[in-house]
Amino acid sequence: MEEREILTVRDLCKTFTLSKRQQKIEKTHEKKKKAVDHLSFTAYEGEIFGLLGPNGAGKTTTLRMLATLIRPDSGDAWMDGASIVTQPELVRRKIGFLTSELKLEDFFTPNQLFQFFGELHQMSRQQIEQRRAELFERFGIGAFAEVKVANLSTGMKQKVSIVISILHDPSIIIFDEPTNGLDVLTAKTVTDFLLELRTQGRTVIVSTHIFSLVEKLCDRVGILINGQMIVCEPLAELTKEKCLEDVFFDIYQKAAGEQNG
Ligand SMILES: Nc1ncnc2c1ncn2[C@@H]1O[C@H](COP(=O)(O)OP(=O)(O)OP(=O)(O)O)[C@@H](O)[C@H]1O
Repeated sequence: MEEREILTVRDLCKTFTLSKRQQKIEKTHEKKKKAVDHLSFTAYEGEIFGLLGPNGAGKTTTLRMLATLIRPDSGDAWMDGASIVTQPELVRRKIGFLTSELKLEDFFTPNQLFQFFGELHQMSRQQIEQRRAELFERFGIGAFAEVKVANLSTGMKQKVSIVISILHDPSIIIFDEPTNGLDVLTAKTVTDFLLELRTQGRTVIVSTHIFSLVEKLCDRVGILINGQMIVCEPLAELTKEKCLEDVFFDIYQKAAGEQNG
């Protein structure tokens, strides 16, 4: 079967100006940091694509640009044909963006939040009801639907934020560090769900620094170091001779050697 390109990233760049405090944290005197440096890659419909890289490699910055939360300095990316630069609103209708740092308003209940975001996506009352029933059942939220977020466990909060970010049934789901800070049970619910999305033909883009997560989930993997895509290949091909961890460190050492001159 012919693979269909659903995400095309071309020459994305983002440079940040570092504050004095950030310069100290990053142990540098440079005032500018190239977080993403001419990044290009392609993801195909129905696959789970993993952006793998060490801390500070530029994963979050990349995903935030793809989710239209920050603008690239140059370059562009197309989500199912929609440009993140010139058609950000259309992009937002096609994607669900998730991060483990998502904050929900403590004062509201899952029911209220679901209703609010459903209306924001201009869904009809019936569509909202149907989707709520389906997703609350799938994630075991039903019994907590009327409990204020402030009184929910961390795992339950994470499940509620997942449900809210996919309530409009997006074709592309972008997930920054999907299992960070989750207990093992919630982490399993999340990874099982991502695999289920793939069987429904959705495309999932995840960022992580956890090798086992990539091995478990991803069809294709892009290795990001210092804002540059060093390798981007199907996981099966990349790990034909060595496990992912060994492959990664070989690539990392070679890249670090080249960057140090
Ligand atoms: N708003 C910002 N202002 C200044 N520098 C930033 C900003 N956001 C990110 N950076 C810097 O850009 C670089 C890439 O950060 P980014 O968060 O994208 O990396 P990451 O691969 O997601 O790593 P981590 O897993 O640590 O979040 C880092 O050096 C970071 O300090």
